[in-house]
Amino acid sequence: MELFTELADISLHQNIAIALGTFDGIHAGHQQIIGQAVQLARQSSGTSVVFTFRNHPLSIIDPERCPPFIMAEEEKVEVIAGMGVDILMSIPFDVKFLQLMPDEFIQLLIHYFRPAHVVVGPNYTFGYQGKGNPEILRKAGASYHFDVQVPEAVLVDDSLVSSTLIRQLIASGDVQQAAKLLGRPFVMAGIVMSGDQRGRQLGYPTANIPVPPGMVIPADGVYAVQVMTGNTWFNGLANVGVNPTFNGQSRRIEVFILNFNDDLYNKKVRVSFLARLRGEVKFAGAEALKEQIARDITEAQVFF
Ligand SMILES: Cc1cc2nc3c(=O)[nH]c(=O)nc-3n(C[C@H](O)[C@H](O)[C@H](O)COP(=O)(O)O)c2cc1C
Ligand SMILES: Nc1ncnc2c1ncn2[C@@H]1O[C@H](COP(=O)(O)OP(=O)(O)O)[C@@H](O)[C@H]1O
Repeated sequence: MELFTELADISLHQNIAIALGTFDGIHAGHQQIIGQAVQLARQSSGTSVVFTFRNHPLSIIDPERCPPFIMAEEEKVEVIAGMGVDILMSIPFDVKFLQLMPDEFIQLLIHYFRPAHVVVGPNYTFGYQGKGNPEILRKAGASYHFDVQVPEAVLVDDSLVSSTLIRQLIASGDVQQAAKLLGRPFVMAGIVMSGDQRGRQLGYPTANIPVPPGMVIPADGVYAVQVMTGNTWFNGLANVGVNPTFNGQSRRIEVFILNFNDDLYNKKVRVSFLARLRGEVKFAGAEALKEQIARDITEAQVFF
């Protein structure tokens, strides 16, 4: 997959099928839209393109209402590449975009991409104040010779799959349901930093990753997780919270990896959240916490 981080003219590619959207999380609905663009391009020996923004448009339009991200940019690029997309154009949404009228946005699409197919979700909006919609795109397509496909919204367990619902599920700790809507578990990645060096004394060393700013964070508590270091996935348990047993103040994300004993400081780890086991508790002391962690490990086994 070719990645562009600023607008580039690729209009000379043949039979471009382009998926448009913010695509935070690349959930089951987004997968259908992007998958359709990939399929349309393959059918015509053409080029599949995903055109998206690195920052949420609301971060410019109305920062107060800007939601936290479900997925970091690096993860997003990897997942989109894994779907067989030929070109990803992931560019900053800036004031210039904010001011584009719907027909100006369409002109931009034609100038840079000259698409044969455009695929968008049913609630896709574009242009100044989100005044553009799939119907307006369709009308433009009739004049400029591209067809517009709008796959139906995806339902999981009778709920409409949306980035908003997924953010709520993660923030409330229901990472299991979030994974169903995402089509894969929710992932957080980070570089391991040092903590209070207490974990090793408890018999449960925990690799700590910084709380990433602007990202959705699972509710405080203990989770069954999988942890990737190097190219290998390990089973483990994560604790999200402030370590009340030791009167901690700052929120941290820490993982104890099962059957593992290696130095992870300054290394990148990815934590994939499978299920929430319990909330974070203030124990009377280290012994009570250790006994509970032993029970957590037993309980987590059903999710591995
Ligand atoms: C599976 C697991 C469950 C945990 N549950 C709690 C908890 O309920 N309450 C709490 O105060 N700390 C909990 N912790 C966090 C420990 O307090 C923390 O790992 C320990 O203080 C080590 O911190 P350090 O990495 O800074 O050395 C848990 C840790 C793990 C691995
Ligand atoms: N099974 C394991 N799970 C997590 N970290 C481990 C494990 N084995 C060794 N480590 C190492 O130990 C460190 C955590 O030990 P800990 O005493 O909790 O220190 P800190 O407070 O600095 O996190 C990790 O950052 C990692 O480098």
